[in-house]
Amino acid sequence: MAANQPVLRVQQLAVSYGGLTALDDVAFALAEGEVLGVAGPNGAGKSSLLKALAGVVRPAAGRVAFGEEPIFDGSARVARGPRWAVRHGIVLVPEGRHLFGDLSVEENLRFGAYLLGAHRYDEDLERVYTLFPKLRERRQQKSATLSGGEQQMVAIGRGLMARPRLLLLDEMSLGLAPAIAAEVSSALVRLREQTGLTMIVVDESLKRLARMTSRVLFLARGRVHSELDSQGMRVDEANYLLSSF
Ligand SMILES: Nc1ncnc2c1ncn2[C@@H]1O[C@H](COP(=O)(O)OP(=O)(O)OP(=O)(O)O)[C@@H](O)[C@H]1O
Repeated sequence: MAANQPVLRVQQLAVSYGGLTALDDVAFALAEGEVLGVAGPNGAGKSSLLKALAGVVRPAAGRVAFGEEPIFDGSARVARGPRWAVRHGIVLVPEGRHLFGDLSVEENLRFGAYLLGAHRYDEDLERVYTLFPKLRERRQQKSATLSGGEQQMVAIGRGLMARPRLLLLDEMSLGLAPAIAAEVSSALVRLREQTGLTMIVVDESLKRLARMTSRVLFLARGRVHSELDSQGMRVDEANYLLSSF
C-alpha cells in the first residue's frame, strides 16, 4: 500500500434494518496509524458503523475499502463477511464484551487467535499481559468472576490476539467506574504509542476520546454531522454540540 493511501476508505455508506435507516451517506477515510473516535447520541448509528466495517452487518449501499481490498461495494455486489474481515486484520471488540464466562482468561484470549489457524500464541499472549498486567495475575480465573474492567481488558486482549491491522472498539467503557474506564483508555494510548495500530473507538465520554484519538467523527441520526480534531477540541463545547443533536 502506498504511504499516502488511506488504510480505510468509506464512501456513501448506508445501513438499514428492514425499513429503518441506521446509517446514510457516511463517508470518511482513515490513515495508517490513525485513531479515530466516533461520538453521537443513542441510536446515532455508531455500532452499525463498526459492524458494517467488520462484515457483521451487510450495508444497504455504498463502498468500503480496506487498503486495496473492497469490504463492501454495493454496485459491484461485493460483501465480505466477518471471517474475511478477521483474516484480513479487521477486528471488532463488540459492545457487551461477549466473553465465555465459564472459560478462563487465557482460554478466552486464545479464542481470539482461533480464526487465524495454527500459530504460536505465546508471544501474543505475552504482549496482552504486558499491556494488561492484571490479566497475567488472573490468567487461570474464570472470566465470569472478573470485575467489569478486567472483563473489558480480556475483550480487548482477545481482539489483539487476532493480530489486528484495524481494531474497532465499541463502547468499551460501558458500565465501568470512571477510574477503571480511564485505566482501560490509558492502556489504549500506550498501545497506540507502542504499536501504531490503527483504531476506531466508540466511547460515550468525549474527554476519553480526546485523549485516545486524533480526531472525532460526530454521528447524528445516521449521518456524519461534523468532525473535530482531538487536540484542539474543547470538550465542553463538543459536549454542547452533542447535546444539540
Ligand atoms: N439488529 C437491528 N435490528 C433493527 N434495528 C436495529 C438493529 N440494530 C440497530 N438498530 C437500530 O439502528 C439504529 C442505530 O443503532 P446503533 O446501535 O448503530 O446506534 P448507536 O449509535 O450504536 O447507539 P447506542 O449508543 O445506543 O449503542 C437505532 O435506531 C437502532 O434501534
